[in-house]
Amino acid sequence: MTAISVRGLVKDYGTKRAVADLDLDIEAGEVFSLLGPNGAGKTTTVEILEGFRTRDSGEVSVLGEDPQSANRLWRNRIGIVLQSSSGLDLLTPREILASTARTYSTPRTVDEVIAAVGLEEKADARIAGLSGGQRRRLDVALGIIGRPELLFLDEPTTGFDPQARRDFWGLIRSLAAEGTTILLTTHYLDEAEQLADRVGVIAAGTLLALDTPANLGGRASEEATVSWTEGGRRRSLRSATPTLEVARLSQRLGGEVPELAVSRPSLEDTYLSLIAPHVNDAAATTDTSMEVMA
Ligand SMILES: Nc1ncnc2c1ncn2[C@@H]1O[C@H](COP(=O)(O)OP(=O)(O)OP(=O)(O)O)[C@@H](O)[C@H]1O
Repeated sequence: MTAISVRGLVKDYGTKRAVADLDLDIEAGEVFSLLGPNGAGKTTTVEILEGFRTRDSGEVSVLGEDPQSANRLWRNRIGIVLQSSSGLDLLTPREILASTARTYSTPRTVDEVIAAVGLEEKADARIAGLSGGQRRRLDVALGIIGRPELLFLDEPTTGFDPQARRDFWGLIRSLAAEGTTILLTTHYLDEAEQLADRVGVIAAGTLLALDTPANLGGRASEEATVSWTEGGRRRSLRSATPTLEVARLSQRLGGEVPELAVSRPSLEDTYLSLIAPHVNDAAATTDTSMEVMA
């Protein structure tokens, strides 16, 4: 079943085309990561899918409905974690989660969600006293309290310390295992690699590549780099048949190859080469007109 279907999506801000004829399908139960440089059109696309922004043309279906005209029942089925947290400083996480839970028909319990995001120690503290990373955890908690079928996560781990990011990845994996469809926007390539079934790379409003993290941009079939230490010096070679090279080396060096490493281009390497032709364009064509609410 398709959770999200986009055909020929176009969005302009004044003369600036933010999304240019985008096609995208995301299957139910899939974790899909949208990657792209600043200004690529990710947030605009996601906000259109969330029903927060209108489009200029194209067809969009999210959980079987057009988000532009969807009702409250539809909104109940989606969860959203926005880029910045709201200003509810005088409340506590438990209070805001409890009142948000009441707006959904089958919410998770407040305690379950607080534990899932690791906010137990701050559950009854004023939100004003939370650190940036703790606020972000609260944002995530608010996004999942309604037990959404589809969860939008816009740069969810910004400000998280490394342990909190690992914990968060565990949480996303358990939501995915329960069948939640997840659309994740992130600038952390390792996060996309860890979590996503498929990634889409977008630049200047256009989808440049779409594949599994392992295969993106032909990564899996690229030459590998074999490196080792010999005669006190680090050496390396590139090969399409690295196993063969390692066997040859092992024979030549009489067994163990000192400090042997075999590596292929990382997802980040592939991503950077995909977007390279577009990064300067985006900055050069940025329109100065602001659209406050569209
Ligand atoms: N409200 C707006 N009014 C005018 N232009 C806008 C508005 N929102 C976005 N844009 C422009 O549209 C383009 C796409 O922006 P968008 O926020 O969708 O990109 P993004 O990929 O989410 O970027 P980032 O990674 O920085 O969050 C950019 O050139 C941006 O300047």
